[in-house]
Amino acid sequence: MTEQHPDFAAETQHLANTVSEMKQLISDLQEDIDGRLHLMHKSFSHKDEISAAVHAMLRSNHSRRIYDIEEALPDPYFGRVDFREDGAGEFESFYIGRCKIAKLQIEGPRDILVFDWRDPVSTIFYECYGGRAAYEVLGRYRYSGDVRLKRQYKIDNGILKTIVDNYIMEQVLARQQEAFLGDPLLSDRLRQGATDKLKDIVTSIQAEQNRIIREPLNQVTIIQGVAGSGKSTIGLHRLSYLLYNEKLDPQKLIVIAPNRIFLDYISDLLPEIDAADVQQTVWEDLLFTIIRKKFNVAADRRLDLVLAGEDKTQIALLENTAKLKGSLDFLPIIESYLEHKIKKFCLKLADIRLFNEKLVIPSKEQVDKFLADVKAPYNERLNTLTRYITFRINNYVEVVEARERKGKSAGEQGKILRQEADAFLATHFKRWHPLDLFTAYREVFTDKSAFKTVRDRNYDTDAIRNYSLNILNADRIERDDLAPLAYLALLIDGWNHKLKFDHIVVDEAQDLNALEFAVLKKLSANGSFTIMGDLSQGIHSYRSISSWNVLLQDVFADARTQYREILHSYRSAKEIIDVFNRVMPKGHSRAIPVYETGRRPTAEKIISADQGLRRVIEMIRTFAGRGARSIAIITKLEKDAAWLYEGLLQTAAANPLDYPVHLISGQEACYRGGISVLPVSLAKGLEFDGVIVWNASAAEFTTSAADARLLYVALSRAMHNLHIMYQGTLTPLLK
Ligand SMILES: Nc1ncnc2c1ncn2[C@@H]1O[C@H](COP(=O)(O)OP(=O)(O)OP(=O)(O)O)[C@@H](O)[C@H]1O
Repeated sequence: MTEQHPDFAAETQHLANTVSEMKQLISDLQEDIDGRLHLMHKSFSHKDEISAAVHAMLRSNHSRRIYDIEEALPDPYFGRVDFREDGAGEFESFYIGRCKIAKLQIEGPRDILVFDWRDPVSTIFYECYGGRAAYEVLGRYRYSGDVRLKRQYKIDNGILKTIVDNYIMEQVLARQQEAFLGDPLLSDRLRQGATDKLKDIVTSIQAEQNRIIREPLNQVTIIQGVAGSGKSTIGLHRLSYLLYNEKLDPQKLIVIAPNRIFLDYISDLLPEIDAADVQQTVWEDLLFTIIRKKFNVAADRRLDLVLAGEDKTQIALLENTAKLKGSLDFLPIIESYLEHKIKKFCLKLADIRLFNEKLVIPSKEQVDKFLADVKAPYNERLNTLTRYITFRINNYVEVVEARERKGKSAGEQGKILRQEADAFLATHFKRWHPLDLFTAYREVFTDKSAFKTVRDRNYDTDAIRNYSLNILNADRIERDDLAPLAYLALLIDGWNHKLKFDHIVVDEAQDLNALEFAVLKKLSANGSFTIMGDLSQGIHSYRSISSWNVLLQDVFADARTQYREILHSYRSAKEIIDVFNRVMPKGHSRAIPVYETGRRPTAEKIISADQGLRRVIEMIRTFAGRGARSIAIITKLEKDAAWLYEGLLQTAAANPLDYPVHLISGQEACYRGGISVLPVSLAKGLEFDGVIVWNASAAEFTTSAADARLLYVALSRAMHNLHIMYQGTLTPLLK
């Protein structure tokens, strides 16, 4: 595995040759750049702008290549695979790295020194089973063959440190799914401590992940993956893959993340994998951009209320409201409201009779004009009709004026008509108010008849309408109102037409609802999505999807879809996975571990809040002593996190901790690492070297599905260290 590897000397030589060829390449490229400067000037002087532009473009491409090669010099590749295509005579070695390094003139595969991890051929490195592998080019051409060797390297500053041959272990994996992956470099990496931000995994992408990264562009790819299976990581690598292979504009790719801390958490990864310019946003910001307006979104205290479980009637109402506003059932309500509006407007249209009835615009003609473009938004139709009537009137007057100018008719008639026309135009449209989005949305709830569309669906529509009007009358909206508002905005004003995306990645997708996906679908230029989530982590289940079938069979029923599952969990050590598998909601697949630490999670009863606070501080020190750099203390509710944070600051005052403690309350825009105190709802997507669960008591975590999901999320944030505290008795979920 180290210097003793029989090929170590040969590989060291290969590395030296590669580095020297790379340096030669840099100098060839530099020479070409210099040469082209001269050619460029020459082309200009011959007024040959096209040639000049070609030279300029090549100069800039070369500069970019030099930059990439220089970046790759310390660590040009991380893998090699020896492959013989079926029917071909010899095995060929393909070296795989972070970027392609090819000679200036490519005449054959040997002129490619290193293949980019996103190149089609790299699939044989990531996916080879039992000595066989295959890869596809352009989704059409398939090449299969034998694999003799899969080798991984650790190269540091241009020096070969480690060689690991692991294709035999891949064969083991193929036969025995539950076995540890047996990839020593992967296990080494996973045992290392958490960094502050999510990292790239190009050196250790696993076969199941590779397949997802390389799914075709024009389809809806839905990934159900257990906690820590690499969904967020894969989604972002997929963007990098698509940018590289499909040559997309990064501005047309977007990642929708659950909250701003999470965006900050993934922010380092995108530049690392050449996807820095991809757009990233949270749901709320995206919606405000679509509708080009901002509203006051009321703080969402519902999760706390639902979890506290005290006011059952109120909870039922909230759940009912969220259910209706999150389902496709709400679309006909909005459409029905607008139909009423349109009908009412059309009924008001009367014949326009001007100039002694010489110009008549019948109401029917106006109605036809207004209804002509069924797809146009309401306010746009209003504008079209206004322009039409104005044109007809002005045109009539202008014809008369022109005749007068040409002497064909005499007198002041044109002037008189102009006065009548101006007076009419100045007042007539005053009653035609364009619809204001917020007012219209409020009116949806006052329009009782619009709700007839769901009368057979068991919603208490009167209660939902009253509840919503109370919020809207205070000039506020709730998160669940965003998608319906966006849909109404589409019907009233239309959306910003520039907002059409070539690919949309949705992370933590289990937290969105059907209506939110229906809105997203309208933002897609080509039905191209990667949707990643874990139904076991659906802690907002009262308002989000409960099954991927909602997407597969309803929202995206007319699209090409691909559903995939990942069961391996790469984040947490086996000992921790064994614990969170116990609270996995019934019927959901259990996570399969890929490495172990030999350190079992601990549970501890605390007898008072003060003693609990002291023990938290001791455990932080214990974890830090084991090398943990990021530690989270996770509570069930937001208010408990705030209380715990204050308590910790006071308790630690006498004997300060070595690291600063941060409270994560959902308002902050960046994730600072270190010690974080936070509620489960904000821990989603994040990971920590060590997790302390504050109070996993039977009273806090009942056997309800909602509590099980919450505990599952909390426990699965831990990579290597887990300590569970509880008051009274431990939750039966963990017994
Ligand atoms: N192939 C891999 N090689 C190395 N590390 C990996 C690999 N796959 C995933 N990981 C690591 O596993 C951890 C979990 O990944 P990630 O956060 O993307 O998972 P997730 O499925 O989105 O998790 P969750 O749903 O629980 O938030 C990260 O630290 C990531 O770097």
